[in-house]
Amino acid sequence: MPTPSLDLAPITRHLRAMAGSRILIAAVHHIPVFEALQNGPLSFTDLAQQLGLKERPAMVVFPALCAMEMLAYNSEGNLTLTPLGQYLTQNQQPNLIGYTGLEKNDPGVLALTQFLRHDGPTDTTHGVTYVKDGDAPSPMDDPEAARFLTLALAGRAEYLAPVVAEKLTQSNGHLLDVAAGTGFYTYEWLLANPEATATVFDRPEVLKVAQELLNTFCQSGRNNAAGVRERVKFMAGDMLHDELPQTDLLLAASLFHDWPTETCISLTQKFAKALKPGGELWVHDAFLNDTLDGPLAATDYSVMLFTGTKGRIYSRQEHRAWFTQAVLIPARENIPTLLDYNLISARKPE
Ligand SMILES: C[S@@+](CC[C@H](N)C(=O)[O-])C[C@H]1O[C@@H](n2cnc3c(N)ncnc32)[C@H](O)[C@@H]1O
Repeated sequence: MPTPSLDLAPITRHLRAMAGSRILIAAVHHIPVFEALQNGPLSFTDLAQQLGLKERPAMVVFPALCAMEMLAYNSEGNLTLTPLGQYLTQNQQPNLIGYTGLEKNDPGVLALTQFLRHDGPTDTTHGVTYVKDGDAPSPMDDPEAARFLTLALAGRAEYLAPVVAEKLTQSNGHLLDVAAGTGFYTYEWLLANPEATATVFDRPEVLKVAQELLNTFCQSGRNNAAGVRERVKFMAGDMLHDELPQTDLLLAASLFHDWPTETCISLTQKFAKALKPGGELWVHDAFLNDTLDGPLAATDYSVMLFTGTKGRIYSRQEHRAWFTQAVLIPARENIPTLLDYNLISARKPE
């Protein structure tokens, strides 16, 4: 596919806006954030505690309401209502509590409220989408579900892949694409780097789909596409428990946002171990502002991930803290791609 000139971000922003609406309604009517702040600012921790929210849901709700300009951090670093947010409290007359209440029993709002209270679903018997965690059942190991979920991401990956390939380091070395899904980022990068080789790592059922997509990619008739096949190795495994092969570049695309913080820390350590000296870890994702107050595209996305996975959107600063803990040297650069995604990286010392 040629490098796209149109950014499809409006489509994903409108798609995810639904999640933003739901979190606003939940914060007015079920997890009473506005009420809790009507008598004055509170620290992040005190507000979360008062509302009975664990860290992950709090890190989803508060940045979202800041991005909507209904909450803000004051000069002491505490969360406070903005003039707009005041109109969602009884202190302010008239207010929009009644009007927003027309939607308070929407099934999506009620389900999100339950998730916020329990930090995720109460029933995990069928596993969590995009996640294979230990011995728990995973849809990524069910042939039908794995195919459906992998193909759901195919259009996005295929569209973004030429931009990511162009902005990643160009090299004759090896790329390890962990939790690669369709593998499109790898195929496109190999096309741009004719001497390089790559490993596409994921669950076995996902790799069956990735192999079919590679066949189509190689038959596309694009210059040198047919030769990409010989330079790709598929490796089925569990990134949390299996050893990863040594590599020059490691790509973690839309990966960390599926996992809780502790898993992100241990995965980063594992990725650092897989890198050769001088090797680079690349993360392709959407990021929260380091000030944890937006942007709206990322906070809406974070609500969606919160309901569908074990993760949320993290800030660049959070990623860079994991990199440093794993003795990697974070690059300061942020490289935007498309669809509100960006690339950040870190290097293993020589
Ligand atoms: C959100 S998708 C991202 C796919 C791809 N990187 C992309 O950006 O399109 C997450 C991927 O992680 C994979 N995954 C989840 N748990 C895994 C595990 N324990 N080991 C290996 N892969 C895993 C899933 O199968 C899925 O393909």
